[in-house]
Amino acid sequence: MPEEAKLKFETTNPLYPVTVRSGSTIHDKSNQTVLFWRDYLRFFVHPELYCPDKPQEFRDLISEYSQRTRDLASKLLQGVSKSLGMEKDKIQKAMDLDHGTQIFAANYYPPCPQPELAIGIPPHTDHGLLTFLLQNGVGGLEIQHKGQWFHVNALPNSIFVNAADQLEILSNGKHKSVWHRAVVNNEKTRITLVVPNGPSPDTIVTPAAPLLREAPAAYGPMKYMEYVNVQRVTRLHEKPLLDRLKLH
Ligand SMILES: O=C(O)CCC(=O)C(=O)O
Ligand SMILES: [Fe+2]
Repeated sequence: MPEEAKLKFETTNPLYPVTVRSGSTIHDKSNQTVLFWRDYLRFFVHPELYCPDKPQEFRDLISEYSQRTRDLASKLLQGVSKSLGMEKDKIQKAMDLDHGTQIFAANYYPPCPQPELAIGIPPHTDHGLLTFLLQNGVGGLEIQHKGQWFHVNALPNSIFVNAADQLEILSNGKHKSVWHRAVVNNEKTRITLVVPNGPSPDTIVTPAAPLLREAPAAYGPMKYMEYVNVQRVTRLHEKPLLDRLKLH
């Protein structure tokens, strides 16, 4: 993309439909400088397609990719619905997936001369239901399990699927949202294509009613876009927002 076209989209507000960002620094809580070693292009693809209109071939591809990945998300969520003992289209309806929020993000992590001083993406959970991730064969994604970081060895040509916050709320805690980060290396460029799939912006997400026969609600209700907004300001290095919505 030409430099002027990039500048048109440059913004720090993740709710803005199209975002282009280059690496930056922040200060964490203990006032250490942390380098973000990532350039990215990120935009909403559903319910409205905000893809830049040049090049047109890219827009056409994104439009098709968005449709196909939405179909995949629907199918997986039908399976999740059934696995939770609910009708297969229960999640589809409760989350209003026909108007679901879908984002496309292309992340570019060039080799970093001092990877121990930088991070690709700091630890976080994703805010939606399911996130899809494709990578160019170079690892870097890590997930936390019982307080320890584990490297993800994604299979070649596979789509890696992470459960996200709204799925944890909806499933009343049965599917845990994954705390993850991306680290960088000093040898190879890493590229990832990430597609978060969430409820429609105005859906008020609560634990699914049929699950409340077995256990009391573990989370309070919150409108999805409000959640995204609150997560935006609390996100970096903080305790997951989800923990703050927990009722017990
Ligand atoms: O690029 C990666 O490995 C992680 C990306 C990610 O976590 C995100 O975009 O939310
Ligand atoms: Fe993520």
